[in-house]
Amino acid sequence: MVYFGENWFWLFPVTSAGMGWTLYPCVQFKPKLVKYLYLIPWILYLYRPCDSTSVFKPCLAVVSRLTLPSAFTPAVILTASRLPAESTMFLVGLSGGIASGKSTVVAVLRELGCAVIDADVIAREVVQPHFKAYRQIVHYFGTEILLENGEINREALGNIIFSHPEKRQLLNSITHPEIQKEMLKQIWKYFVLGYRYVILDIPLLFETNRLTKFMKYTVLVYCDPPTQLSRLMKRNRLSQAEAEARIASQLPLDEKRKLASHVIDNSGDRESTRQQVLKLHARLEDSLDFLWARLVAGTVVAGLGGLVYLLLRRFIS
Ligand SMILES: CC(C)(COP(=O)(O)OP(=O)(O)OC[C@H]1O[C@@H](n2cnc3c(N)ncnc32)[C@H](O)[C@@H]1O)[C@@H](O)C(=O)NCCC(=O)NCCS
Ligand SMILES: Nc1ncnc2c1ncn2[C@@H]1O[C@H](COP(=O)(O)OP(=O)(O)OP(=O)(O)O)[C@@H](O)[C@H]1O
Repeated sequence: MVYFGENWFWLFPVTSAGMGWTLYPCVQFKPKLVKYLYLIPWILYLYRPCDSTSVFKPCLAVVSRLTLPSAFTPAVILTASRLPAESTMFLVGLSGGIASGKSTVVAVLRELGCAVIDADVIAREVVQPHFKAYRQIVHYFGTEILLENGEINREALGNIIFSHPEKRQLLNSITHPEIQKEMLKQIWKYFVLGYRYVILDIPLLFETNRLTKFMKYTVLVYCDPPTQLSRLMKRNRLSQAEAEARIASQLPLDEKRKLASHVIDNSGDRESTRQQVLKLHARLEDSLDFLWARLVAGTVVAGLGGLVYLLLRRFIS
């Protein structure tokens, strides 16, 4: 059994702050799961591990001593009952169509200091030779989609998937889970770094529709269809038929704009787009919600400091 001395009550705020901090981002993703995690101390308590002499039970005793207090404190109750969405770090989903101008908008947001996670960049990373998705792609699409250096020939793969919906589906089923895992890691990184919101640039946000529920705002980078077609043909040096096939592989922009909470119209010149991005940025920044997050961070730092101090004092003396 672990004995923390007469100062054991310190553990109440300390462990709850620690657990709250650790599980804080999860609240946005799996609120129910977080609630169940808080049942663990109770289960361990009911199990009464201290009364036994078996090998596992002392370990359980340590866990229960460390986690039980957290079940009582207001901080945990608040977290478990889901903090109001406004007080947590929030996510902004940015999407558009192929060549509608997402990268152009993202460049301005990055210039303004925003944290942006780019799904297209991640999609390129997760298909590098040593990754699982690479092996699966080679398995299903064959070695003919490889370049001489062993990397995936993106042009060749693109030509296949944009003209065969079932192969596109297959590629998506291989790459999307890996992309989402990596995005989650990066969201976590920005949370730890103290960012108030993160912009997720996801071209297929509205097509897959699985992630929209986690977004506080969704932004569509729109561009009128003729402009989209001509920009795509020019940038990727595609024929009109090839460009149309790529555009047709996605939900039409006019459909997507109905689903988004904000629209940036990039049909005009870059300056007009920039002005719209500045307005959006001002809107995202215009909030004091982050004070909540800072308050929690402060509690955690103070709590953990207290715990370290107590443990050192106890074990040294
Ligand atoms: C097909 C691939 C090899 C083409 O590579 P390429 O370098 O030519 O294009 P890039 O990756 O820059 O994508 C450009 C645009 O194509 C569109 N696009 C890409 N993949 C898809 C897809 N599966 N379905 C519909 N549109 C797509 C998006 O608008 C994207 O912004 C590549 O896009 C890919 O691996 N796609 C599957 C992963 C994916 O869905 N990526 C999109 C981000 S979630
Ligand atoms: N307002 C604009 N005026 C003129 N050209 C533009 C404008 N916005 C973007 N473009 C050009 O259009 C092309 C597509 O833009 P961009 O790469 O930003 O789109 P995207 O949505 O990120 O494309 P994808 O998702 O397909 O990679 C690029 O060649 C870019 O230089």
